[in-house]
Amino acid sequence: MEVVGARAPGKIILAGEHAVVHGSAAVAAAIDLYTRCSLRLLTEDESASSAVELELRDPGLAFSWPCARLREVFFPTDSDSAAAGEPRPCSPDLLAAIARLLEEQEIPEAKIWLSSGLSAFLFLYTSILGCRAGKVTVSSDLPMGAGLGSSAAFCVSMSGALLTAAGVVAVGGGGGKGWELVRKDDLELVNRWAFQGEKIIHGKPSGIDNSVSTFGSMIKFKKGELTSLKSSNPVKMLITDTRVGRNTKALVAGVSERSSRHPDAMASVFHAVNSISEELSSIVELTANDEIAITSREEKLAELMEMNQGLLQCMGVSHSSIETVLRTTLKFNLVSKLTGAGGGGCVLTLIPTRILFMPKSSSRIVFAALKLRLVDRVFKFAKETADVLMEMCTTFFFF
Ligand SMILES: Nc1ncnc2c1ncn2[C@@H]1O[C@H](COP(=O)(O)OP(=O)(O)OP(=O)(O)O)[C@@H](O)[C@H]1O
Ligand SMILES: C[C@@](O)(CCO)CC(=O)[O-]
Ligand SMILES: [Mg+2]
Repeated sequence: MEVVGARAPGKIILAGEHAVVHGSAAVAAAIDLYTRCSLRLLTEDESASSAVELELRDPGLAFSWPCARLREVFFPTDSDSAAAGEPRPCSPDLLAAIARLLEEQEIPEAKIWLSSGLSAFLFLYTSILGCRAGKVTVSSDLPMGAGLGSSAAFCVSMSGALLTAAGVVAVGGGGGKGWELVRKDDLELVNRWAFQGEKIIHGKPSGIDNSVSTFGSMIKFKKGELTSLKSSNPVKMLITDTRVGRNTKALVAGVSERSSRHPDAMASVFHAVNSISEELSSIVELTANDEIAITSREEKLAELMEMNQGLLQCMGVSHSSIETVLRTTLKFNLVSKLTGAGGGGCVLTLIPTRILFMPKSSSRIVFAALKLRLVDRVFKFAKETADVLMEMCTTFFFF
């Protein structure tokens, strides 16, 4: 049995990160960067030592666990109780046992942050497939721990591959193309298992990252409820990676601690973020027929992003590297906000359409850009802004 190239996208959060963990609305969109997972169940002939193998292409590491050792940790009473149909959480005792199991692997100190991903992998694999020998290969376009939902894309692509190998999810069952190839019920099952993996990596995830990675497109998410947003006018964003590493679990815990120290003040902050996300979601859904000019729509979006960034600073999740990107883009009259958990990681910059249609702009960059064709203009503009940022960051383009 072989599953090839189950893939799940990363995401950006346009508004509402952190507050969404505390019940506020948030808006997220899938991006065109993916994590891919392939899986081959091994026969006894192929796996002489009978092991579960994991190859992580991007950090360039491979791991192997003998099935007998996994059985001791995951099914000590000898009852192989993998039950793919019903997602369940990893108990604290099992998590501690997984941590001891990982100590037997020689994970390089510089890559110790991979442990949470490996724990999620072992939990998902054994819960869905038991201790059957198999080889899993993962590769990703996403920077890890940078706010673009790498943990969720890892858990969603992994759950999709495992559930398909277990014969629970059928590709093609939903007809259609792309996302429609998998039936909605099956996607929901993949999403619920991925959420259990996210809990191991994040501690207390809201579920927004795994939901947008599973269902794609743009969503509003509040208290576990997902609403699909239909946007006929694409929003153009520049994504800048500050390359300052951070860990979502610690940042989420930090906001909860601040919230227990200042419950009233933080409740007001979360309430304000909720209003921002609600307003932002209604603006992205406006169609060409609605009587609001694109420019004023984008001005509103920019203002809401700016307000959200201020509130994220209030929560204590900004960082000097993020502030540097904000100041740099402001010099070009562009608004930015952090995306994902903050503390470093990626920053979003709204690229307004006015950049395309302002021939009399005094901006040297826009002027240079106007010499190019339409698509090139945006690219060139973004590229020159990006060149300034490139001194300290990596920049991705997202149009
Ligand atoms: N391709 C992968 N292979 C192995 N582990 C991964 C992979 N992608 C993510 N992970 C795990 O997820 C962790 C990063 O998750 P974290 O939630 O901190 O950041 P993120 O998901 O990239 O950002 P955010 O949660 O803010 O969107 C890594 O440290 C690793 O344990
Ligand atoms: C910081 C957070 O709000 C988003 C991380 O991408 C955490 C979560 O919602 O699970
Ligand atoms: Mg994450």
